[in-house]
Amino acid sequence: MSYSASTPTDPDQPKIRNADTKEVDRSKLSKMYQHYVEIKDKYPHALLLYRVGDFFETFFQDAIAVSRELELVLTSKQAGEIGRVPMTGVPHHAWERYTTQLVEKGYAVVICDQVEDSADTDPGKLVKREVTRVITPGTLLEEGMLNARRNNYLAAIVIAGNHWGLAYADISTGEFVTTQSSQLEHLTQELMRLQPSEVLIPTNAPDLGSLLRPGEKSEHLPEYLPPSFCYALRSQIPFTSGEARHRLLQRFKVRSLEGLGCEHLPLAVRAAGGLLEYLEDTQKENLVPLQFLRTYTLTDYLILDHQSRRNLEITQTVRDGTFHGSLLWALDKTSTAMGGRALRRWLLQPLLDIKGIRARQDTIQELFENSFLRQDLRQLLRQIYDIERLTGRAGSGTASARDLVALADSLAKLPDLSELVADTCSPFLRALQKVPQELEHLAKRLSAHLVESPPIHIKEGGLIRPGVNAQLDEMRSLAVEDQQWVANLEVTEKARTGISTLKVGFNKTFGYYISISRTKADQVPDNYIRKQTLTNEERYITPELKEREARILTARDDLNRLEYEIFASLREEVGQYAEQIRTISRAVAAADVLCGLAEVAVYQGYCCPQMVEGREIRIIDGRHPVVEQSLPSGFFVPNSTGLGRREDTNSRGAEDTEEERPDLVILTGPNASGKSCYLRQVGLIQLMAQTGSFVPAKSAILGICDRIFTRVGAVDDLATGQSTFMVEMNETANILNHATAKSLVLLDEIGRGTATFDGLSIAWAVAEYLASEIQSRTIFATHYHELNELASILPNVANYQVTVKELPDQIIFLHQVQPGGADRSYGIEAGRLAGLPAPVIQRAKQVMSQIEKHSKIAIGLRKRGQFEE
Ligand SMILES: Nc1ncnc2c1ncn2[C@@H]1O[C@H](COP(=O)(O)OP(=O)(O)OP(=O)(O)O)[C@@H](O)[C@H]1O
Repeated sequence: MSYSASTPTDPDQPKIRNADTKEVDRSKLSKMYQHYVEIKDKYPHALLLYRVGDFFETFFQDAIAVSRELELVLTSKQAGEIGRVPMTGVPHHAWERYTTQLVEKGYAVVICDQVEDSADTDPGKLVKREVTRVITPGTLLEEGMLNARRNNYLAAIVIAGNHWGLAYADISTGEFVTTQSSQLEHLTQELMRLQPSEVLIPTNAPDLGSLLRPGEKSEHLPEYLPPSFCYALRSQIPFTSGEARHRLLQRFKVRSLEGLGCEHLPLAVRAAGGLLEYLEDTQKENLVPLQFLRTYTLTDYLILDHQSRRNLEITQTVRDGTFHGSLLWALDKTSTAMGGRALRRWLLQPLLDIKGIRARQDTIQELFENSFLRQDLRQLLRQIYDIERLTGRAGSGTASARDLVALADSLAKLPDLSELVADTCSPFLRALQKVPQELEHLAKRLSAHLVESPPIHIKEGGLIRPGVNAQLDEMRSLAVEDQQWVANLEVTEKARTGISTLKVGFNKTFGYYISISRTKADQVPDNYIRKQTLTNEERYITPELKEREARILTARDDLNRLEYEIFASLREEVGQYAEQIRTISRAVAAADVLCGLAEVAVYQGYCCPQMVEGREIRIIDGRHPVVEQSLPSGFFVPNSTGLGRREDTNSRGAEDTEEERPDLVILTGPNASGKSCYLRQVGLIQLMAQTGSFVPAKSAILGICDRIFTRVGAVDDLATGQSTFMVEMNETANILNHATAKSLVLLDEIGRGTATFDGLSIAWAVAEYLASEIQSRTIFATHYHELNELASILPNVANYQVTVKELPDQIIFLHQVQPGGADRSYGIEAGRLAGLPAPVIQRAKQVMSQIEKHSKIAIGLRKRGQFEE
């Protein structure tokens, strides 16, 4: 019998019998199903995968959901007096793959495994099963479920009025941090930076424990939280001050939270405590080793809101969301997964502290100049596996023997790394020298114990080298003796019986047997006992063969068990070194990032920017790091930038006129001339510089920015039902409300989505406000060439244009940014190039000349504040 994969509540589908654990008559279920239902009661919001022999099976409503989500056949199984119940199963060795798919779809999955061998269970008794893991999107550990080059964050939030606490952890790497701040929009921005896979939120919702999948609405989810994440509704108790504090003190074995930096941040403590409790609840006894909790402050880093991060295409492109074409794509020359993750974190969280930036620059400089060191380092780094995550898996008891071998191989490379950087100056490189001796010993121990390439499964033997354990060696030699006896049996029996076609075989059901073709069946000796008859052969056993078989099989089980025990204790030992391994893995990651950045700097011809405290931004021959790499070599046209008037204008240098370093640049130029590209280029150079990277320019002097804002061509936000224009206005309002004189503001075509005069008026007022009130460094790209008037009114505004060469029939894009404003736009030319019919172009030109003749804009705006009514 099989069912179609529909939900029991679907009114258009026939109701599936016994599909809801809450409704079935439990007294009529057989023992195993009663146990299943008991566990399901404890995890009503998760899908329960229950081990039955070689399968993980789901029953009742979960079977229907799993069948629907994974497109597996929904079938049914006899569950006792009650009859058949819906069932979907997956082979036990493939649980990881199927669970990954379910978790990606936003489900929590409970793994209920057999914790004793079915062979050891008394006949008629139920095999012992226990919940061994609860896997949710934020608590993944398995390699196959994670993206190697990005962190997988679990976040927890606590909100009190306009204040909030946020803790997050990547349990696969052990990172655990917390913060507290005010203004809920900052919380939203932090979440958008982290892109957590799961967010815990304390609530008094009746359905505690449920996991809201992305986009799913709930009255318990505050509106200002981005809908794109999974939210787990949790009880408020572990998030209370007392509980949370106690849990943190216990976990980190400290007397006060002073050392963790959050003693006086109650909301940060509550969020961190609630997160810890969730880990205890989901990881059961396999609690992962976490690093010491670290407290950070939002103002330690350059602030980039989500829109700006998106517009600058830091980790993915705006157009199609791909990695290819992003800044990370252009800069990522890291050799390890740890380095890849670190580079992503660095780019999303650039620094404000000049010292920190210079320390990174100095390392890049050293590696830039010393190409032998750089190449050797990269080569060694490539041989280092993801020791950060391998350690996490060892600590949580989920590492395989292959994981430990990879870890041992990587740890064994550390002394070479250490030697390589012995004469370097940079503290980032010198940190690689601090490899504790214990780790070298650990690597040796692991390699001495484990075979070179162990099998995937850890309970089926073949893991441990000979000579490691005397008992194991003895058991192995006895087993070999018996196996030899069986191997010889074919030869001796052939000789004894004279039957040349006699064979000795083995199968799972019958064990060892002697096979003889049926035509020779009358020649078998008396001690042969017939076991099975096939079309052409007869299969026999002998008492002696059975005795050997029993010995072999028991020995194999004992051997496998002993090997597993030795392996498990090695794994536990590795877990105890988690802190040391992770400290060195952070050093490896940082060195890897800097080495990769040095490599890019060399091959792309980047320069080391001079970072200064003032407001100036002076870039000579800057380039867009991504567009440059996408064009053939030499095709990108470099452009210079000067922004940020000196506070003390008297001390202006000879080469430094205000015209060259205005606060606000009005940038005009035809469509596709390169305005957006230039705008982004400036933003990216500033961002890269504050990450510590070299930048694509001939030279650069850059004052530290507190924030970078960008507003680049908005798209309709269908999810919130906002129009293009409203999205644009919201973003602009955000900029005007938060920008400071230390911010860099990049605006592209403000005021497009409304009537021309409305748009122009808004654009004018915004530019004027930025230049005269806020005085942030701003580039304002626009098609409203009327805005060029501003430069004649405000001293800190200058006009620049992206030049084109006009030929009778075409426009040649020169992509050069030069002083001066375009006196007209080229929209009609662009339309002609795009193929608008000639009469339409002709008419457009007529209309334009009429509009220009009657427009009073230029006259009206000349005197600020004296508009003609
Ligand atoms: N400095 C440059 N050197 C070489 N090519 C460039 C340069 N700047 C831009 N380009 C090329 O020109 C194309 C158009 O650039 P961009 O999108 O910045 O134009 P735009 O002026 O913003 O256009 P629109 O006003 O229509 O938005 C880019 O895709 C890029 O390939």
